[in-house]
Amino acid sequence: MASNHVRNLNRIITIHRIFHNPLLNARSFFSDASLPQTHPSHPSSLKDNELAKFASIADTWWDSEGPFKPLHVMNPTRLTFIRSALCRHFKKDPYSAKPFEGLKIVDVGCGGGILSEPLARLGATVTGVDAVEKNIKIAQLHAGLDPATSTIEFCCTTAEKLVEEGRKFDAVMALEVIEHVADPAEFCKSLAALTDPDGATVISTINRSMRAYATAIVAAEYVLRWLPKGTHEWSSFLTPEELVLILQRAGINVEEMAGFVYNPVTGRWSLSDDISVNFIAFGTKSKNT
Ligand SMILES: C[S@@+](CC[C@H](N)C(=O)[O-])C[C@H]1O[C@@H](n2cnc3c(N)ncnc32)[C@H](O)[C@@H]1O
Ligand SMILES: [Mg+2]
Repeated sequence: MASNHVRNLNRIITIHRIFHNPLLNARSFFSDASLPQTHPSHPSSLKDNELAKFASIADTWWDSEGPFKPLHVMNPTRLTFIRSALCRHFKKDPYSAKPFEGLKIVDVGCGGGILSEPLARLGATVTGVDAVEKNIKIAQLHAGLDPATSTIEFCCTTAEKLVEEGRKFDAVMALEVIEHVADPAEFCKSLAALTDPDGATVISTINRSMRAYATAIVAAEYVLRWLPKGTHEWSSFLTPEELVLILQRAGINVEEMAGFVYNPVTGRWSLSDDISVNFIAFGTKSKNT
């Protein structure tokens, strides 16, 4: 575990070296053409065609065999990473029943609340936001079934609107969302603005690698049919290096990163050093922002 942490930190340090190497112009490495363009006059994170995809399958959020099965199956692994990273950062006991007690967490792009609910069960005061109204209705309905989750504040809104409202959180989560937004760099700025100066930001997404094309798109959408065809566009994925850089520019330093790998024999996901397909990053606010 500790050696994994050191390896992950070494990888981050390598990434930082790449971007701070004067021989490598970060702009050419991370070319503007590789990311959706910014709209400075109206920096909305919304991408209508992406929202339409989620709206069309909103009633299947809690069908554990439906299109969101991969998120349900991945959830315990994501929570293992989040639990250990947040407990370390906020000096909480990871072995207590409610380690997140006292923490205010926002789950941006919460969908039906697959992540919001366990965060609340771990003791956090959770706000879940999503741009799709139907998702929020499903999330409210489902969370309302259990007193431990019925206190979650669900709201149909965006990260940028929460920023306008002056909201701040100890931890900001955006899992499997950044590949669906209009402008990842602007989105990260909003996530950073929502993060308390002593807080943490956690983002998971899919790497823009050939392996991800083969597994997350061809296998998951066309062969195994886990996800509806067209769920993901390869060109919207970010590499870990790009994510680290846009977070850095937004004032968040990535301190830890891990991959999620799928074992087809057991049907389970686990944490790994392999960030070539699915990966998660934990960052904290830069002290000079
Ligand atoms: C793949 S789902 C992830 C759901 C949840 N975060 C999870 O991992 O279990 C992506 C979600 O992001 C939402 N979404 C997409 N763009 C958004 C935006 N700009 N602002 C807020 N939510 C957005 C979609 O409606 C969808 O519910
Ligand atoms: Mg996705």
